[in-house]
Amino acid sequence: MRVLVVTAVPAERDAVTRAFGAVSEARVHHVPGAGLHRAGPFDVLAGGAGPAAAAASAAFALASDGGYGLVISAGIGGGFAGVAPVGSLVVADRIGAADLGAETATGFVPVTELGFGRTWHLPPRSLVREVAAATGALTGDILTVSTVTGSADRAAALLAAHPAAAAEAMEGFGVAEAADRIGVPALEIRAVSNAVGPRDRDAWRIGDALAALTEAFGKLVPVLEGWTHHDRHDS
Ligand SMILES: O=C(O)c1cccc(C(=O)CC[C@H]2O[C@@H](n3cnc4c(=O)[nH]cnc43)[C@H](O)[C@@H]2O)c1
Repeated sequence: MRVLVVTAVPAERDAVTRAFGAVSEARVHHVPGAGLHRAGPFDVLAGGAGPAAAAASAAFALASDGGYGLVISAGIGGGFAGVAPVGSLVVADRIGAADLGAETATGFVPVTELGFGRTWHLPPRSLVREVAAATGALTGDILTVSTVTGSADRAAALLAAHPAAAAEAMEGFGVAEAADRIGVPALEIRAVSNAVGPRDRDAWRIGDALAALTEAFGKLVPVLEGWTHHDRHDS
């Protein structure tokens, strides 16, 4: 099974491909708007930051190659305190658009309550379980946000609205939207580089998180090879 992996930036893409050694130019396949770096069963794409860039990049790659059996949104992310510490790995039980909705006099209302759109994508449960077991990742909701949380108040508001949130990042929901349109399942895997809360960029442990991502992808191949057709319909 070939797997499309979508990261935000090249450093995250290279952390994934590093699990399989360096990628030579001959292993880069160009599709409109991006280069796919081929490593093991993965085609890895740095699609840009934020849900719109991620959705556009994933959609182009998926439309260029009908052979993908799975799409993974991967990279670093923020972890909610007490749930996902810096250095941990999170696999999404659910991939959610945390701020897709309307602000009203009584608070935030998700688009689904306004009568349109969707706010969650559900990765196949069996695969989430197996990936978590193989990599030592914890599982929980991963929120997609367009603005990195920078205050304790905003972190608390997100947790109040989404009590099962483990982590936040900026691309997962966009990747999952593209995957859903073409009927391919999606996963999200985040290595936690920082705590969700008051902004302290100097405290971000990006190197450690990228190393955790490399280690995790090195462990994924047997899991994906063993993922059966039956399991693929277990969502
Ligand atoms: O500066 C670097 O060397 C560097 C290396 C790798 C990645 C980065 C990024 O800044 C990646 C941006 C990407 O990270 C996600 N992210 C990380 N922490 C958070 C967070 O607390 N809240 C939301 N998103 C987060 C996000 O997906 C960004 O697109 C830099």
